[in-house]
Amino acid sequence: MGEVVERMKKKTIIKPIVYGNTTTAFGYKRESDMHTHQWTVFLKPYLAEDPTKWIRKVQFKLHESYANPYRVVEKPPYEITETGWGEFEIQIRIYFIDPNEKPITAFHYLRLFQPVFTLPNGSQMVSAEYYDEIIFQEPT
Ligand SMILES: O=C(Nc1ccc(C(=O)N2CC(c3nccs3)C2)s1)[C@@H]1CCCN1
Repeated sequence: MGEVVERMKKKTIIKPIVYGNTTTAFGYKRESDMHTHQWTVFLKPYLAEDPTKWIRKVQFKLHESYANPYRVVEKPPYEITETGWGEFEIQIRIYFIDPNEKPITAFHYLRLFQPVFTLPNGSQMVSAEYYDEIIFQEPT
């Protein structure tokens, strides 16, 4: 008698996310450390939902020249604000509440100089953000 294979039905759950950075230039080179910008790198759900229901923590890996380059954020907003002078790749690692779901990593190249947006009050800012979707296959 051939074995009966119990095929698990799967439900697909899609979680839209946005990640990227905003930045503002000091307008001068800081004497103490030559930094020229303040920037914030972030990860957020695209939809208005409570991310703590499925995100356990988010780790941002900065360039090795930063103190404690591995920055962990346990509660929203999942963001890190720092200062610097240049652009480099930041790894954004998302850890899930579900212990069966392995963490995933998004890569974001910090943008300080482009694209420039002029706000209604005339001030300018640079913002670079990307939309993505995390797909979960949940057994029903
Ligand atoms: O810029 C770039 N790499 C960068 C790595 C780190 C940067 C930075 O901004 N900072 C280090 C941090 C510190 N200052 C003092 C102590 S740690 C402020 S920039 C590359 C080079 C060509 C194109 N992009």
